[in-house]
Amino acid sequence: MIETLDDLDVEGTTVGVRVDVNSPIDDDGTLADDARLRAHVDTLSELLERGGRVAVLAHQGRPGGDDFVSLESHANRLSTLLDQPVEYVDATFSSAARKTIRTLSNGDCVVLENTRFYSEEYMEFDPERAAQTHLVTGLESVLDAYVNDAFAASHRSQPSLVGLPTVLPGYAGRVMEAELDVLGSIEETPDPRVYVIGGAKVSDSIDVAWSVLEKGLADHVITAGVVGNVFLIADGVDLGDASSDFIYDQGYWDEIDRAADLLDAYGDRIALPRDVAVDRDGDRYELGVNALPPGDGESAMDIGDSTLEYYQRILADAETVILNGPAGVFEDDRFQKGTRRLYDTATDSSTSIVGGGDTASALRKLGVEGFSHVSTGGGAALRMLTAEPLPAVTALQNAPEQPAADD
Ligand SMILES: Nc1ncnc2c1ncn2[C@@H]1O[C@H](COP(=O)(O)OP(=O)(O)OP(=O)(O)O)[C@@H](O)[C@H]1O
Ligand SMILES: O=C(O)[C@H](O)COP(=O)(O)O
Repeated sequence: MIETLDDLDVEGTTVGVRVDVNSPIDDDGTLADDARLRAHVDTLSELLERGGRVAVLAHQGRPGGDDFVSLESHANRLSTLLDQPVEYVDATFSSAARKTIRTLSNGDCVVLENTRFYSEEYMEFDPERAAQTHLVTGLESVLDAYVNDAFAASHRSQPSLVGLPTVLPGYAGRVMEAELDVLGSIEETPDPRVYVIGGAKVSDSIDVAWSVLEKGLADHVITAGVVGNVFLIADGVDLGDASSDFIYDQGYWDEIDRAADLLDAYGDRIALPRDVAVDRDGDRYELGVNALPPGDGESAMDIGDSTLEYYQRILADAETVILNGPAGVFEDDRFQKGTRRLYDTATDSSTSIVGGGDTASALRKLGVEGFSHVSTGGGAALRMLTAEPLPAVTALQNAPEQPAADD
C-alpha cells in the first residue's frame, strides 16, 4: 500500500519532495520548456498551503551532457508558477543545504541543487545501500518526511529515489498517484489491446514488446520509427546504407537479432511497416518495402500511407491503445504525417495511453489531443506498461510510517 498526501500530517513538517523536472535547456543553460515543472505545481502548492516546509530535490540532464546544468532557472520559474518566493541553494546535502532547510518556515519552499552533481546519485543501488549514501545521510536529519512525485524517474534505483524512502516516511505526490492509478492497472484495461512502439529507444522498446507479448497483454504490437526500421531489417528488408548506418551508429545493431527472435516467436502479432517515407530531392517520397532499398543516402524517416491504412485497420478494432515513441522524425514537417495520423486514430479507442517525454512534446507540437492519459514518464511509463514494478515505487511501498505527532 502506498500512502499519499492524504495520509501525511503536513503542518510544520519538513518534507523532501523529489520531482522530475528534467527538461530541455537553452544554449545559455537555462530552462527552455516548463511543462514538467508545471506538472508538479499541484503537489507543491498543496504541501505549501497545508503549512509544509518544502525542500525540492531533482536531477537535470546526465553528467557530460549540454543539459547537465544547475537548477537555478528551474527555481526562478517555479517561483512564478507557485506565485510565491522560492529560494534556491547551490548545494544538495552539505551544511549549507541543511542550514537553509532548517531555517524554512511553514509554507516556505527551497530548491536544492541538481542531485546528479554528486556522483552517487548517478549510480544504481539497492535501497539499503542507497540509504548509506552521502545525500541520504546528509538530508535524513533535517527532513521529517519524503514525497516522491517523480514518476518519470521511478525506474531508477538512485539515492534520492530509493534511499530517502528507506529512512523517512514516504508518500506519493499527486503526479505519482495519478500515474500509478492509470498505468498500474494496465491488465484491467479492455481488450483487444494494441501497443504502438515507435521512437528511437530500440533496446527498451524490444524489451517492452517481448514482455507484453509473452505475458499476453498485447493482442498486437505495431512498430514504427527507428524501432520499425530495425524490425524491417530483421525481417530481411534492405533499408539501404543510410538507415542501417544510423542504427549501427546508435549502437542498436545487435537488436536486429533480438527483433528477429521476436518475429520468430510472435510474428503473427507484430505489425511491420509496408512502406516508408524518404527525403528525395528535398521532398517526402514514399516507397513500398518491395521497392527498397531506397536511393543512395536516403533514409527511412517516417511510415508511409499504405502502412498508415494497415495500422489504422488494426487500431479500429482496439479497445485499448498504448503508445510510445513517434512514428517518424516529427521534428521535420515532411515526416510528421505518420505520427500525427497514427496518434490521432488512437484517440478514437475507448482507452488510449501515451508514454514518453518526446512523444508528449511531439503531440503538443502536432496539436493531437484527446487521449485518456498522457504520462509524464518515458522509460518509467514503458516499464510500467509491461506490468513490471518500478524500484522507486517499491521503495515507497516499503517506507516507514510517519511517527504520531506526540511521539
Ligand atoms: N525513422 C526515424 N529515423 C530517425 N529518427 C527517428 C525516426 N523515427 C523517430 N525518430 C526520432 O525518435 C526520437 C524520439 O524517440 P524516443 O524513443 O526518444 O521517444 P520517447 O520515448 O517519447 O522519449 P523519452 O523516453 O525520452 O521520453 C525523435 O527525436 C525522432 O526524431
Ligand atoms: O527524462 C527522463 O526520462 C527521466 O528524467 C529520467 O532521466 P534519465 O533517463 O537520465 O535517468
